Amino acid sequence: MRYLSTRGSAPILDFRGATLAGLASDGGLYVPETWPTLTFEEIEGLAGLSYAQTAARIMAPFVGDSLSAEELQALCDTAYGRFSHAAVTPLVQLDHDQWLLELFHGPTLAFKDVALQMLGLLFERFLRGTDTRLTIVGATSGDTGSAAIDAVAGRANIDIFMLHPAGRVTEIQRRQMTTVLAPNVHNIAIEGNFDDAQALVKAMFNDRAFADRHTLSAVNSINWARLMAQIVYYFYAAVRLGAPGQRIAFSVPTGNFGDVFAGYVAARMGLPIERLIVATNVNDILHRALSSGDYSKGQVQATATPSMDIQVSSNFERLLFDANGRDGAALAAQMKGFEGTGAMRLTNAQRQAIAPLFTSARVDADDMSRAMRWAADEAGQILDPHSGIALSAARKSGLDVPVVTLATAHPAKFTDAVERATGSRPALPRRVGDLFEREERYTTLPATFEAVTAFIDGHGLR
Ligand SMILES: Cc1ncc(COP(=O)(O)O)c(C=O)c1O
Ligand SMILES: N[C@@H](CCOP(=O)(O)O)C(=O)O
Repeated sequence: MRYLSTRGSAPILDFRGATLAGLASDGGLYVPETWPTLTFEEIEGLAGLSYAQTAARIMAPFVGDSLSAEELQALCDTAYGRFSHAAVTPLVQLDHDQWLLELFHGPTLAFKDVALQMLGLLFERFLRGTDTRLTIVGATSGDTGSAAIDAVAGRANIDIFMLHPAGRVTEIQRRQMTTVLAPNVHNIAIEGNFDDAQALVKAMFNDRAFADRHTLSAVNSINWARLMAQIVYYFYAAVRLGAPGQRIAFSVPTGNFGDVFAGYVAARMGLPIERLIVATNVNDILHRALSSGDYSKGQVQATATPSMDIQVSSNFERLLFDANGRDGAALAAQMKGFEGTGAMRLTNAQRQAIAPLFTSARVDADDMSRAMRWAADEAGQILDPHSGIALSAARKSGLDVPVVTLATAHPAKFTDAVERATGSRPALPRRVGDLFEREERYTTLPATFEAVTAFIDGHGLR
């Protein structure tokens, strides 16, 4: 499989190259040259496979000849062997048509583990036998950071610099990152919001001298390998609910559009998805874009769902690329316009291509709390607030097929918000251990390119 940039002018790479590169050198995002498809019978054939077997089956066409089938299966066995539930991503029934897909049984209790456990192993495999030392730069609102750090801490040939917005992640999320004292882990609290952190990461990739000096790579969902691993659970869940003979809808709490884009890819691969519901909080740029074509930034509002407090949604670019006939030059111009003004309108062609599969909903704090209370009272399920946003959208969707809400984080990562909404305070699972007793290490920096790159220059090159 070959990978090309959404902006059309970066080198075409194989899977190994795209994984190590992270972001394309023209500022675009790597996407597979074609979408592989599975026949009805091939999807039926996924029934009865374990999660790790399903993962190897779904990922194989994307990996191409960068790994042998045996190597890919071995990596999947190792990655998903670290999950605390035998089903890896179990399905829970809430009522007749409403289901929950629990994606938080990995080491750091959020859906990010599903992809990042795999990505850590891919980095290690692709660096083996080379003298390359990778510098990973990442931006996090809390969950990507801890999952990425868990996946690469202590690995030879990798340094990780993780930027989180100071004071805007929960204490548990912060401690999951900052108590990892491995020498290759560098946590930076930046004085800004998540969008500032993400913009700094992209600026570092776009500074060719800096990017080459450090051999930069990415763990955010700008890295194609992240999304590839997330496609798997759409197949795994849908097949358990009767696909391919049964159509299924998914409701996805959305920020950077990575998770729901993985659902889009599953649909392109032949999974009969009735609808993808893009659920946003009051930071609703994606809801406005999908419902009226208006993709324009507002002021970020801090909410009980900090992982969705975002205005610039990286992976939306991948969808826009597909939706405009994969015209990289036209998309590059459209994105440059957005980067200059903070606003753009989707073209009619883009809106028409997107409309049949996607729907969206903006969910406010009251509706989120109501959905969380309904899940607690009627189905005995305590949800984290992000999952509450998606459940609210799912229950209002009016669809007459099974609707699967993606439960993206363990409720214990957001204890205060869960207690406010439901009155119950979820306990921290034993597997996170003595998080509150451990020493923390991080550096606070202004949200400027100069401050962050000087820090990395001072710590990264060995
Ligand atoms: C708990 C949680 N839910 C939902 C999201 C949004 O997912 P995405 O950025 O892939 O849209 C995130 C962050 O990415 C998250 O951490
Ligand atoms: N909500 C995310 C933000 C980064 O998203 P990513 O999926 O692009 O890594 C987080 O938890 O950090």
